[in-house]
Amino acid sequence: QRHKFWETQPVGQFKDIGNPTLPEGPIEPPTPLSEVKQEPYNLPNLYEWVTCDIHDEQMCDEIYTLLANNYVEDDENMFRFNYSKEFLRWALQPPGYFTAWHIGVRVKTSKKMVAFITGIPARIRVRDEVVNMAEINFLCVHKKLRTKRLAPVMIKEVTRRVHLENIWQAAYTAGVILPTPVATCQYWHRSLNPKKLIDVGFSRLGARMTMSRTIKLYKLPESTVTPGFRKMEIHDVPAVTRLIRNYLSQFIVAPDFDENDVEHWLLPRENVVDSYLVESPETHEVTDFCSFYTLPSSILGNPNYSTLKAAYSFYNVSTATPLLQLMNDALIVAKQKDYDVFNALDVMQNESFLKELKFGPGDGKLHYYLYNYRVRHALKSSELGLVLL
Ligand SMILES: COc1cccc(CC(=N)NC(=O)c2cccnc2OC2CCNCC2)c1
Repeated sequence: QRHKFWETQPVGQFKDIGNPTLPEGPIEPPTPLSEVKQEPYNLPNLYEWVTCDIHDEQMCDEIYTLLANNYVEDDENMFRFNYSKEFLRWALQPPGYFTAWHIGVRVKTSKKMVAFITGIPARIRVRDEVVNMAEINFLCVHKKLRTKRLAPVMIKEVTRRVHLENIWQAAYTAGVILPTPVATCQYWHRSLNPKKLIDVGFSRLGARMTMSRTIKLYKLPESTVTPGFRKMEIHDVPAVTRLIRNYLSQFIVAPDFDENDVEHWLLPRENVVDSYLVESPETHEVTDFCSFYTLPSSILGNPNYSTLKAAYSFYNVSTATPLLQLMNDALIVAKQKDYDVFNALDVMQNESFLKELKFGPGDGKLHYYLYNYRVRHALKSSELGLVLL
C-alpha cells in the first residue's frame, strides 16, 4: 500500500536506483496539449475545486487560516508553520505566476476551504540544462479529512493545470521519504533567544549547562562587523543578479534567476524576506550577499508563548567577506530584529559555517524531489543550490 500513488507517477522509482542504463533527464516526453485532460479531475461528491486569487483579501484570509490550523507540524507536534498573509502573497505571485495553479478544495454546501495545493513557475537548471518547472508547495488537507485520499487527486489536478501551460517538470520538498529523493538535507537551528526556546521546548538545556551560561553562549554583538554591510535596495538588482548567478553556477541543481526574479525574491519585504549586501567602501563593488525569509511557527499548547519567530536562511553569496563573518552578521541582524531562532539547511556551502556559528542539528530531514526528471544518483546536499519556501 506504501506509495501506491507514487508508483503510478513519472518519478524515479526505488527499483531504478543505480540503474546506469536509465538516462538523466525527462522520464516521459511532453504530451500534445490537445491530449492533456481538458476538464478537472473528479473530487469526492461533497467537494468542489476553487481557483484561489491570493490577491483577494477574503480568499487570502481563508488560505491563511486553513494553513495556520492544518499545515506542517514538527515531529513532536509542538509547533506548526504559521505563514503570514503577506508571505503567501509573495510566495505565490512571482514573475509569470498563474492564478489557476493556486488550487483550493471546498465543501460544496458550506463553501468551507478544506484543502490547498499550489504551483509557481520557476526556471531551474539541472547541470547544464535550464528546465521550465513548477515549484509545488503548500499541499495541505484539513486534519479531519486526512483519510479521504484527497492528496493524490490534488497532485494530479495541479499537474494537469501545469501541463496545460506546457510545463512537464516540477520540484518539491517533503519531510517524508517518497520515490525518490534527488537530495536529502539536514536542517540546523541557531538559537538567538535561548531562554524562550528552552521555555517552549524547542531546545533543551545542555548537560552541565545553566540557563545563564546558555544565554552567554549564544550572545551576539549588538551590531554587524563587516564594513559596507547594508540592506539591499532596488538599484542593487543588476549587481546582485550578477553575483548570485555566478555563485549558483557551481551547484548541480539551482534556480536560473534573472533580474525580474531577483527583484521579486530578494528585495527586502518587511516581515517576509530580508536581504543584505556588502558594498566595498573603496570600490563600491557589491562583493557579498545574504538573505533570510520569515516563517513563524505557532507554539501549540504553551501557556506563556503563542509564536516562535524564525528566520530561514535563503540565498547567501560570499566573494570577499568570509562566509563565516557574513553569516554571523546575518545572525546579528536577525537578533536585532527579535527573531528567536535562525534555521538553515546544509545546502550549498552552509556546512562550512553551521557548527562554528553554533547551529545545532534539527531532529528531521528535508527531502528534495523532481517530477518527471531523472537524476542518475542522489546529490549531496552541498550540490544543491535551491531553497524552497
Ligand atoms: C519550528 O516549527 C516547525 C514547524 C513545522 C515543522 C518543523 C520542522 C520542519 N519540517 N522544518 C523544516 O522543514 C525546515 C527546516 C529548516 C529549513 N527549512 C525548513 O523547511 C522550509 C522549506 C520547506 N517548506 C517548509 C519550510 C518545525
